Formats: sequence, C-alpha cells, structure tokens
Amino acid sequence: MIDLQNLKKRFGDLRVLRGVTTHVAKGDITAIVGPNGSGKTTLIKCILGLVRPDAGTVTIDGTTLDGSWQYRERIGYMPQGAPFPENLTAREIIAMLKDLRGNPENTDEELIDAFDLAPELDKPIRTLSGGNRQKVNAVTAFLFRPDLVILDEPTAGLDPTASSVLKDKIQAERQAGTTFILTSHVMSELEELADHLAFLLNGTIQFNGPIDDLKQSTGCHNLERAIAHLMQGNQI
Ligand SMILES: Nc1ncnc2c1ncn2[C@@H]1O[C@H](COP(=O)(O)OP(=O)(O)OP(=O)(O)O)[C@@H](O)[C@H]1O
Repeated sequence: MIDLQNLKKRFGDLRVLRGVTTHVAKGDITAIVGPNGSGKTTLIKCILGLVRPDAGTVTIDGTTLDGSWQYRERIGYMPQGAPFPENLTAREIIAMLKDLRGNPENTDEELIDAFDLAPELDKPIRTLSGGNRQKVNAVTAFLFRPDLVILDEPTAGLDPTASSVLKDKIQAERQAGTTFILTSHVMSELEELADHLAFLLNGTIQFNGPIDDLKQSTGCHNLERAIAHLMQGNQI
C-alpha cells in the first residue's frame, strides 16, 4: 500500500532520515519502532505530507505523492498531543471536521460510546484531562472510516480500560481491511497488535519484517528484549 524510497530529511545540521526505504502492506498493522528522537514522527509526517522530505519518494497505492492533498482524505491520523483548538468543545471540533468534509452521513462515532465520552463532549478541550483529550483524538482518527490509520503513541495517557477499548477498535478495523501504522514505546502492546515491525535507527530502517522473524533472528523470546538487542547496536 505504501512504499517509501530513499527518504531523506534534515533539520539544519541534524540528519534525521538518511535514506529510509520500506514498505507497508495493505491490511497489515505495521509498527515503527526506534529510540526517542530517531525520526518516527518525522517519517509519519512525510507520509501525511506534513513534512516535505528533502529527497526520496512516498508512493501510496501506486501514486507518488507530489504535494497534492487529496489522498489525505483516506488517512486517519492520531498525532501525539493533538493540537485541538483549546476553547472549542469536542462536539464542536467533531462538527467542524464533518463540516470540512461536506457532512458525510456514514461517520464512525462508535468510540464515543465505547469510551463513555458523552459527558465530556460539551466541555472546552482545555478543561479535559490528558486521557480524555487522547480519547477525542482517537475518535477523530476513525471518524471518516479511513483506509489507512496512523497512530502515534495511541495509548499514551489512556487508562487500562480505554487502552483496551482502543486496541479492540484497532483489531476490529484491521479485520475489516483497514491498514495501520503505529508507533509505541510499549512493546507488549506492539506484540499484541502488530504484524510487521520497522526498526528505525541512525536515520535508516535496520529491520523490516514480521515480529516473529525479529525474535527468531535475535534469539530473544520477547519483543522488548529483541528491540533492546537492536538498540544496543547489535546486528541481526
Ligand atoms: N520541525 C523540526 N525542527 C527541528 N528539529 C526537528 C523538527 N521536528 C523534529 N525535529 C528533530 O528531529 C528528531 C526526530 O524527531 P521525531 O519527533 O521524528 O522523533 P521520534 O522518533 O518520533 O521521537 P519520540 O520517540 O521521542 O517521539 C529530533 O531530534 C527532533 O528534535
């Protein structure tokens, strides 16, 4: 579904992406893993068109992105710390997003009930707890039934019940054919959810494949240890 070819991005002297080449298969859940500051969010933003790469290409379903924005209608995005307008309520934000899309009828709002979020909908965003903001963030990512959902640390700040609700939603949508890219520092969560893993270090993808292959080739029984093995600079 997504092909990244030799993607490069620098911020000043900092070469964050130094030639990232990888593939995300349709219908899979692909985890992007790497140390803090390794460029996971930058990579995601290149796919979203929010960061313009210095070199390389992003191709989605055979179409190479060229600065046009139309393809983004097919992507749901849950950023880290969503920059919602602070004085609007969640209900107003959802209405505004629908308005921008021409008020489609077939929206997916089931997470509102699943999270028991109704009592929070009419409060200004600035007054919501971090976890409840994150729930609103998740609702908006799934709202327009996207083919591809990109989740940047989706369960950060969620309590165990909300985290389970979100993971159930991800698995249900995956069963229905949605493709996912997600980042998380919680390895048990990735082990539970992801099929494939792309490991980003020093600006390049150092491993890309099924999680079981990674465990096998590192000789580690769980993902956390396998990733720690890679982060320590060990080759596989
Ligand atoms: N707009 C920007 N201007 C300057 N530097 C930036 C910008 N965006 C990101 N960076 C830098 O690029 C590097 C990669 O950042 P990025 O947010 O992509 O990392 P990450 O892997 O998502 O990190 P984390 O795991 O901590 O969320 C960091 O050193 C960051 O400070």
